[in-house]
Amino acid sequence: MDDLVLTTVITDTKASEGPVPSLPGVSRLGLDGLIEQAREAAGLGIPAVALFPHIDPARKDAAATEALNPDGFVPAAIRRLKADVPDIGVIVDVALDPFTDHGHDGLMQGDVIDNDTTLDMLAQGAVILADAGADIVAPSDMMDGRIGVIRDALDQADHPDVMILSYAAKYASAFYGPYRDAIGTASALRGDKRTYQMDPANSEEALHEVAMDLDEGADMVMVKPGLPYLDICHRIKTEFGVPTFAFQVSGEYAMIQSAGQNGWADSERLLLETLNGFKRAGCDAVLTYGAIRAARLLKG
Ligand SMILES: NCC(=O)CCC(=O)O
Ligand SMILES: [Mg+2]
Repeated sequence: MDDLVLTTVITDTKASEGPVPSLPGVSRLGLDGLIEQAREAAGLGIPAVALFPHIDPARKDAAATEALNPDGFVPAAIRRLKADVPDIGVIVDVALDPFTDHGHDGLMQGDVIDNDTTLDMLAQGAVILADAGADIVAPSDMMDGRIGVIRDALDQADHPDVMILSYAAKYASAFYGPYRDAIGTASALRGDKRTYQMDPANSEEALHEVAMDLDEGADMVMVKPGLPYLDICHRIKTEFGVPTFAFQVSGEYAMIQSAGQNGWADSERLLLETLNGFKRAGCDAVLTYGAIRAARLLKG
């Protein structure tokens, strides 16, 4: 229970609320729905909720302007959570991809991502999220140097207690398919993210990325996806001994749910068995779309 993170997709558009077809059992939530789930999660002993926004395409542009709007949808969602469900911690991505009309994680210069301007925006964005009340900010792209600039910016803005969870080992994965559908970036994404996410065949690079991010001030690190990369979780935990999170991503959860819906396997057992795998591998916490379900099952 206390190592589950409720993973939610929230939407700023009433018409987009409701079930995500490629992610059975998961709905895009408006703010009222978010509060309802967060309350239930808190009641079950789940310590934190992670927010992933679906943003109205009309609010997206090449410069990800909306990512720096202090009155935007995500800061509003954080404020509402903090006011209505003070018992649950809030984890929120620091990332531009929900807000770019091209779907990439950074600002583009032609075909390449401009690392420096992107870093500057990430630092400003992190402060906006911390001002709104986020407990943990999670830089979710793989831009070099982002942890250091975000740490500095948070400290300067009087947020020394806001922690950084780095998506340090993020693989270029087919398992993100349903998520891109859920937040509406699947059709927007031009090209792919293999230039900045890691090659699934690579393991040394993951450890190197973790070492760099810890050195820059990350408090916790994340491995994503989870199940196909349990060796990476285990190596990180063993080598660095830091809080290690795994993300049971959308494609992993969709496989479990669709097998269950088709009667091919028992999805409740699949869920608990995979979560046990994360624990055996040494993970301290798991982000999963099935957090509430798992917690209910664990409570019996
Ligand atoms: N930055 C968050 C994600 O990319 C989520 C991936 C998934 O659930 O597939
Ligand atoms: Mg890196």
